[in-house]
Amino acid sequence: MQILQTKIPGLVIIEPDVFADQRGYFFESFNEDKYKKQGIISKFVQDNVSSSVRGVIRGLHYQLAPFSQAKLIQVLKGKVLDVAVDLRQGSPSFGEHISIELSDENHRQFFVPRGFAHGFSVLSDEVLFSYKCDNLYSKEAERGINFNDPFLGIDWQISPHEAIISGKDQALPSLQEAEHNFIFRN
Ligand SMILES: Cc1cn([C@H]2C[C@H](O)[C@@H](COP(=O)(O)OP(=O)(O)O[C@H]3O[C@H](C)C(=O)[C@H](O)[C@H]3O)O2)c(=O)[nH]c1=O
Repeated sequence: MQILQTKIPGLVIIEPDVFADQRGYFFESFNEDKYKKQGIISKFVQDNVSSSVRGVIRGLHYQLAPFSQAKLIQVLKGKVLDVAVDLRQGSPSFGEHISIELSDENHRQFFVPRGFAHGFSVLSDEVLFSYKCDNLYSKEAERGINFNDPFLGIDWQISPHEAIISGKDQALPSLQEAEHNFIFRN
């Protein structure tokens, strides 16, 4: 497996070893020992799966500390633009984001540590999206930032007017208005 660093420390791209043959392909989508050796030290406690159609944008979501979640993200079918925004107080890259294409062709995974808002846009007819979390869902601690916040300047590769967004996400505040309390630790 290959680990690719991004310009935001902690946000890493994982390229698993894919074994292809005439039947199709196989790869380990998680291996605690190998991921720990690469510095991905999270005790995942919840797996999530969502299915979305082309044009959907889900996010930007996060949970307030101490319920914040690190996520190991992958696409089982289809293609997304996956986005993580740094909300860690004191982080030199606070408010900055990384966007990455995840698909069932590149098999890439995205590790997003605690303290980031997360979302994705769907760039294929449909997508099967799967991710591991290292903290359980907490509805009370759930928060979000508006995907279209001009301060963030995210290009979702989908026109905001054509995007398919939940009513909840459409009503999310801007980064400036949002509540977040992530303590940044080196
Ligand atoms: C996240 C979550 C949701 N739910 C329930 C709550 C709602 O009744 C229903 C749909 O939830 P929501 O519309 O928030 O689903 P997404 O828009 O896919 O939310 C996710 O979107 C972005 C991409 C994320 O990174 C988060 O993990 C997560 O917030 O599932 C649960 O029961 N457990 C959960 O862990």
